[in-house]
Amino acid sequence: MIKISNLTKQFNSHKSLNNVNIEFQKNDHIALMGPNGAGKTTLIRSIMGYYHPTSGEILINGKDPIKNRTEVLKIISFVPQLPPPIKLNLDELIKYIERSSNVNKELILHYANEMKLDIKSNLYKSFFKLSGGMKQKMLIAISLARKSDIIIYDEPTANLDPKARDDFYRLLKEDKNEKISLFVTHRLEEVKKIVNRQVYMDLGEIVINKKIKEIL
Ligand SMILES: Nc1ncnc2c1ncn2[C@@H]1O[C@H](COP(=O)(O)OP(=O)(O)OP(=O)(O)O)[C@@H](O)[C@H]1O
Repeated sequence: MIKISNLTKQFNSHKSLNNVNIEFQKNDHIALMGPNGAGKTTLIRSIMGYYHPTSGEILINGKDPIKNRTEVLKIISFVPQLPPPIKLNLDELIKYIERSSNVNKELILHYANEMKLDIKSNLYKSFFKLSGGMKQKMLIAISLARKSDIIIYDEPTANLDPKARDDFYRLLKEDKNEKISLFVTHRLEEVKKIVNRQVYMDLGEIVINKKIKEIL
């Protein structure tokens, strides 16, 4: 469970988050929306313990994400909008994830295959030399294979072609692992088959927080 209480995050004099109160429970699949600068990224970074709150509290399964960062990050999978510049090749990356997160390598290969990412031909290529879409597919495959309690996707389909987008949404729909999934998106239409809740932010505040119709 994610419990956010009276969370304010201020950068200099600007409040990026202004007294945010919200809870997410298992089986909440949320479209996190709002205009540029609304505070969405600040909120997800705070959840992952990247930022110290100016005031207020965040608890992830009862744990503070700053004091218990390693523990909290073990149960969160995050796919950013811009993939990080990882120098490892795919073989090294998969082995690293296998060791550090106890993820089954076969499961990563399975999801990569489902995302139509040809791992075999790219096994010894550095992650950062893959195309934008290939990087995204790799990170998605890892995020699904980790079977985390919480998955956070920040505009994950920005670099994906339409077929890959369909594959991504199909895999999420088929994934029966109980979890919280949070999608930062500007297009509700695109995620409406996989979300059951909409949260809309503006000027650092939550202005809409509602259940939407059951997942189709
Ligand atoms: N590290 C930072 N230092 C200073 N200001 C920041 C920092 N991170 C975010 N902000 C400010 O906080 C506000 C919210 O930014 P944030 O990135 O959370 O918005 P967002 O909703 O994710 O926007 P977008 O849709 O453009 O990604 C903006 O005014 C931004 O300039």
